[in-house]
Amino acid sequence: MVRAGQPGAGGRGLLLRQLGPGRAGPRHHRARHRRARRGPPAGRLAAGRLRAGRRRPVHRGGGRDRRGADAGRRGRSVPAAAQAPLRQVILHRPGDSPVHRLAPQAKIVAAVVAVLCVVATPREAFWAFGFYLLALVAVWAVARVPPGWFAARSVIELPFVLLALALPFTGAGERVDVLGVPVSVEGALAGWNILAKGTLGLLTSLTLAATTAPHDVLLGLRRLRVPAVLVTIATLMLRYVEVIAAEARRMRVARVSRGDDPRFLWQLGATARGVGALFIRSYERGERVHLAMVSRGWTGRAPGDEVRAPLPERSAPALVVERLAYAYPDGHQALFGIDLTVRRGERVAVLGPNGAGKTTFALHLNGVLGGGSGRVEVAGLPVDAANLREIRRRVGVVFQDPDDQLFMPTVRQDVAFGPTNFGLRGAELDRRVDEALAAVGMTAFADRSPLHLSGGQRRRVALAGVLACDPEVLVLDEPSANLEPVARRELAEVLLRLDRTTLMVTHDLPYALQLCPRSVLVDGGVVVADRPTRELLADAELLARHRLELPFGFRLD
Ligand SMILES: Nc1ncnc2c1ncn2[C@@H]1O[C@H](COP(=O)(O)OP(=O)(O)OP(=O)(O)O)[C@@H](O)[C@H]1O
Repeated sequence: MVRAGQPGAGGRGLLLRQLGPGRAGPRHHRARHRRARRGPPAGRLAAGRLRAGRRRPVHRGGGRDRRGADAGRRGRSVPAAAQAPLRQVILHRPGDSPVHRLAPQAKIVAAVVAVLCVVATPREAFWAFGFYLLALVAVWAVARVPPGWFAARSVIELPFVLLALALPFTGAGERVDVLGVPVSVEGALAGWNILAKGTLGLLTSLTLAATTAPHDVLLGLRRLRVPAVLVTIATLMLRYVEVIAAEARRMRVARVSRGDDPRFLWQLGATARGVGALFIRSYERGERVHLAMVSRGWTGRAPGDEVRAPLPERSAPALVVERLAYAYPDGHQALFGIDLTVRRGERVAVLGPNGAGKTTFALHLNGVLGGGSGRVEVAGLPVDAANLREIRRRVGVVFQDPDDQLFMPTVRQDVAFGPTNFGLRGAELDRRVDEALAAVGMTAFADRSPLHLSGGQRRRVALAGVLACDPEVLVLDEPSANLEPVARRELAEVLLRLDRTTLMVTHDLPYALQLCPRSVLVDGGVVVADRPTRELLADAELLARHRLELPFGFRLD
């Protein structure tokens, strides 16, 4: 069912293959040797010596000295592009001016009114266009955004400028001589109309974008009561743009730190391959975001139009998995027959080496992956197409990377996403969201953008988004990954307070011991051991056979 979106190695391998050979071509090596023969520039040597002498490097010319210091350390040159600060956003220019502080809905209304005025102005009212431009320049001055910033971004208008410049010569009607060239009066006016109105419209939009963060624009639209479906579409588009921009930034860093410099013509091939890889990666990330949405009940249809699932027997175990086997669409078989029964209220750790099939298994528990063989039942209810909505309400999956899960403009809206899909509205929805945020200690962040939170806070919000669906079974994929020790401990406290059946996929063996009395060891797509966690972790031979090991200095008492 799902191909590239799976958090697997397929896409990553492809990316490495695509980037690898391109940047290490013979011409690239020749250029490097030429540079090596010439010797490093003075700035580089100076910085290298200063570093060796343990003195602060003197910054002559910004990035050059830093670049030299790095080159000295690694023994090869790094292009300046690697050192350039990475711009977080292309259109937004954060600031604290009165314009930035204005309510986003007020700015949206002002921008729309301004554009309408520009469009409605007769083309011969030259003074009016001059007035609009002066007004915009005044706003830029108050917002402290230099006109050059807008000029640089106005290049997208180039095709329209060319059209406007061509019209006086191609237009029909009366012609007048200008420096001996016959010019159409109607064409010149039409060109002016396009140029003046297009430029002012673009500058107005850029002014809004420059002074309003993208998520505030969405917030403004909601406050203006723009239909929810339009805001949702805008939100998804924004999320996708962010996905592409973030992937582009990561890939740029990865490329330039390995010697690529997009300014040089001979790197064009590598850059082009990078753009291709960028789209593949963005597609994969976009699909993971989609999987995370699906696992929180998103179907694209209004809730409540499905047949309700039959209530299961209360005595049925929380999870029954029998002979579960699964091959990805590219033919790679990840699961070869998983058997597992989990009782209600149990906390079970799923351990195993990289590529063992843990995530693939976890994604079967609420039907995000399916179509293989075997049986999965949740509280007596088979995981199949007829029960999917109910299964997803009962089994909440917290994804390995919180960025796959968080995409709404505010924390509160993101946490409300799942329960809304399951049909909750009004006071009941608010109560669920408040309780979930309180459970993970994120109440104070409810109105913040999830994208402005730290990694640990995002992980908590991702957990809250699943808790708000009130699932009976919680599936956590690597909950402690990338968490600092305190955040890791705090998350453990949150999880221990939750009274739910929990399956925790993890490489963090001490965390498994702390949180889960029982552990299953998965390798090669099957369960190879199922024991009390302490007993399993004490079996050093078993752990070694399956590439697991306790952290240095950790002892089981
Ligand atoms: N989308 C995909 N397409 C093809 N194969 C995939 C895909 N996703 C994962 N795989 C492969 O399936 C196998 C199991 O992957 P899975 O992500 O389930 O392992 P894991 O135990 O969770 O690994 P890790 O501990 O590294 O996260 C791996 O060999 C992986 O390369």
